[in-house]
Amino acid sequence: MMRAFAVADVRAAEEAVRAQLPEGMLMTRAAEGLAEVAMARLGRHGSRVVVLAGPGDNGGDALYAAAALAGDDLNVLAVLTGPAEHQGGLEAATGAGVVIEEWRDGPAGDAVTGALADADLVIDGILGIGGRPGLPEHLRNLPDLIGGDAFVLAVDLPSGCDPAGLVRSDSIYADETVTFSLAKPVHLMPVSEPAVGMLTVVDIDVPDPDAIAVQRFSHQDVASLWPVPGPDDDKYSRGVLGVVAGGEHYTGAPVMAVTAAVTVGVGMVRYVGPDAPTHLLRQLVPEAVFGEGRVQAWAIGSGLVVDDASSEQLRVAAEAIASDLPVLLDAGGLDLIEGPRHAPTLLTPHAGELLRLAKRLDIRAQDGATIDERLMQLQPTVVAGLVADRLDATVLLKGSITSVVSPGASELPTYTQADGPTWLATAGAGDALAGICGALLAGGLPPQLAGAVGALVHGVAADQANPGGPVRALDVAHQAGRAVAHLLSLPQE
Ligand SMILES: NC(=O)C1=CN([C@@H]2O[C@H](COP(=O)(O)OP(=O)(O)OC[C@H]3O[C@@H](n4cnc5c(N)ncnc54)[C@H](O)[C@@H]3O)[C@@H](O)[C@H]2O)[C@@H](O)CC1
Repeated sequence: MMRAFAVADVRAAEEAVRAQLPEGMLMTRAAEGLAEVAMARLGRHGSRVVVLAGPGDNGGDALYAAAALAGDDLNVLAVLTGPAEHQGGLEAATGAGVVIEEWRDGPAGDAVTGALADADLVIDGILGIGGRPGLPEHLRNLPDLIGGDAFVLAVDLPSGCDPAGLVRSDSIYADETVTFSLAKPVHLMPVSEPAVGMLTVVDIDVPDPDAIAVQRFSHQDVASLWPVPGPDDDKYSRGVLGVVAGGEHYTGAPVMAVTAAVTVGVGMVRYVGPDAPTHLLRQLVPEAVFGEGRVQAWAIGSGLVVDDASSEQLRVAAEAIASDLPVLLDAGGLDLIEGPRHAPTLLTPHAGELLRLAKRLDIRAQDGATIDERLMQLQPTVVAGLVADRLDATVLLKGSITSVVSPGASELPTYTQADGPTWLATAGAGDALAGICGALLAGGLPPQLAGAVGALVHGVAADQANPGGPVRALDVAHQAGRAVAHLLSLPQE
């Protein structure tokens, strides 16, 4: 399990430790850890190091690390990028023989562009957790100046990224990011994680704050969360999932959803839908039963087009939404919710569906702005949070990194899972995910865990279905049960 903590909580935790230590000790620890990682990455392969140092403590870390690297006979150039810099760090670097250049505004000088183009290692210490999203104006073209062979090592976070991981922005793209004791949201959130590269946490003895901002389950975590049947269980006690999905037109979506629910071990599936998908399901998933009956949870909406849905589907869906049972709403099912349900609710939109839902319900940003394509593109998890708050529901926003956002009042962390291959962006994959998450709701998991664990299993199943290559959604659905078996068999940490 990985955990990330809000920037304010990190600052408070660091401050408490710093108050107990001699002046500068925490930064010394950070810089030593950074220099050690830098040496390991350079190995024998190069000696030209460029250290980019900004105005804050992040730049201080980088300058002290520059001093340590220069002391190891490397050819180190430090570039000062801000209006000022950490004085102790600058003195240490100068004293150790680091060559200093300035790039405080305007275009970079030749010495800087040449060094960046030829560097073996670039250490990005421009902005840390005090950084606002986006690169400072004069550094906008910096990513283009770094030579293709350079290993880019970011200090704490790639400069330009939003430390809170909420706002998509231009930034450095790192091969590796070294952070200190505590991961921050930037390291795990969908808009910023791709810039982080490999994440290395150097321990500087700062204890975890109480509140977790972002959490990610590892494969080993699944065994402690999965609803494994006991000797007294039967198909009813294990959980029956009602599925309202598909129609005469979209006959495949219920096949994917019901297959996935059955393979991951739901007690039973009851399917409600018109003739064509029902006939298909009778052939392809003989374990399913048909028509209404008692269930423990509902999965509604995969392949369902409200205008074409049967009157039985619409009636059953409306009754389910009005009930106090857990309900998952996917795709067309998202068109059926009007307000909070006061029962466990998991919404599983992709970005386009989330935008449609936010617009239909006239959900506004905190400053009153309407939610449009641009806001959705720049701040997807913020929009998910607004929808979660309005509907008192958990929102699972699909993507290569899937985020599961609960209403703010719940104080639950945001879960982000990045377990699947990019091949998983294929028709029907979301239907399989709805089946897996629905099965977990029926098995008694709360929506945030059903969403996060479901996304994890879905990703692992996709990977295993055709390692390294393309996958079809039905294979993901078929593989999901074997993925669960694999995950349950992993040794516990
Ligand atoms: N607090 C601690 O005890 C420790 C902090 N450490 C380092 O300190 C960092 C935090 O230091 P700071 O709080 O000084 O923050 P930063 O190092 O991120 O610096 C913030 C400075 O950059 C300016 N700035 C922010 N965004 C900008 C933008 N987009 N364009 C131009 N200028 C911008 C701010 O006005 C401020 O002067 C951490 O990320 C970490 O690397 C480490 O030394 C470990 C110990």
